[in-house]
Amino acid sequence: MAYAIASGLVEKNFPCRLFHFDRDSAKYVRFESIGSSSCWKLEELLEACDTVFFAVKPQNFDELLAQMNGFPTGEKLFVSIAAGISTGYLAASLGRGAKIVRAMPNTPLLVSMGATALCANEQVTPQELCYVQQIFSQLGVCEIIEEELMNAIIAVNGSSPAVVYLFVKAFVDGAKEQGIDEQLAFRLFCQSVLGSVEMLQSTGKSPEELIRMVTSPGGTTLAILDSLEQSHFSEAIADSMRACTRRAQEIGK
Ligand SMILES: NC(=O)C1=CN([C@@H]2O[C@H](COP(=O)(O)OP(=O)(O)OC[C@H]3O[C@@H](n4cnc5c(N)ncnc54)[C@H](O)[C@@H]3O)[C@@H](O)[C@H]2O)C=CC1
Ligand SMILES: O=C(O)[C@@H]1CCC=N1
Repeated sequence: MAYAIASGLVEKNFPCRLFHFDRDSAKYVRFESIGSSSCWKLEELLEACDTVFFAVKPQNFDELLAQMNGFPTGEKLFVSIAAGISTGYLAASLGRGAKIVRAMPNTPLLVSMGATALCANEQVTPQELCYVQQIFSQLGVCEIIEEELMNAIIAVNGSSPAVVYLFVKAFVDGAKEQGIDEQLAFRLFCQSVLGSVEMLQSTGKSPEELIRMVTSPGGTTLAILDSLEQSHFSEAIADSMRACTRRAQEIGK
């Protein structure tokens, strides 16, 4: 995710200098290839940067924060993209005055089609939050929400790309089973997803209205929708979203 954000900023010519630190130096080649400067110690990076992104897995936060070892946070802006990690948890370690933005982006950032949700603690000024929003807006859409919804939003944008890929795979597999060429089904289905999203965004019609436009009485669409609902499709999605939020709470701090 760190590389997706950094490379997206470089591609968009966002005015900034980039520095990276990772405990795995094999990761450095990629970052250096986009002009980011390698730091061999966390302190080096902290000294060089005004805005610091934390992009380690939630389970690595304790060791990361321990490495910071009371480094003065000053006026620095910290941005964490980790699922479940609260601004309160970070402030407890970084210091009460630390300016912290919590973000939930997603992998489509890599193709500048990301969707990011942000919140900030009270130390962050509206201008600073706006700056972080500008960063993520280079890479797609970016919305500001309340921190109490940050775990629940993960199902909506952070994890949902995986569900979309599963959905595509299920359709392509289903097509293959009925004798359709896999690549052809992939092309037609991806375009159907793209076109449907464009319809949602450009016509202003609700999902229900657009469903009605596709569904002829007694027709094929009714058959596919009825079959999905018999398999409790909507309920399964709602259940899966609750599971996602619960997991964020479990791994969260
Ligand atoms: N992958 C995704 O779709 C999304 C991930 N996130 C969040 O982004 C964060 C990173 O996820 P990924 O990029 O998928 O993980 P990743 O495993 O690809 O990258 C994490 C990097 O952190 C480094 N690292 C671990 N502990 C470290 C330490 N103590 N000091 C320095 N470097 C350390 C690892 O070497 C690794 O290169 C996670 O917290 C995740 O919740 C958020 C939204 C979407
Ligand atoms: O699976 C995860 O924990 C991360 C957070 C959102 C997407 N991937």
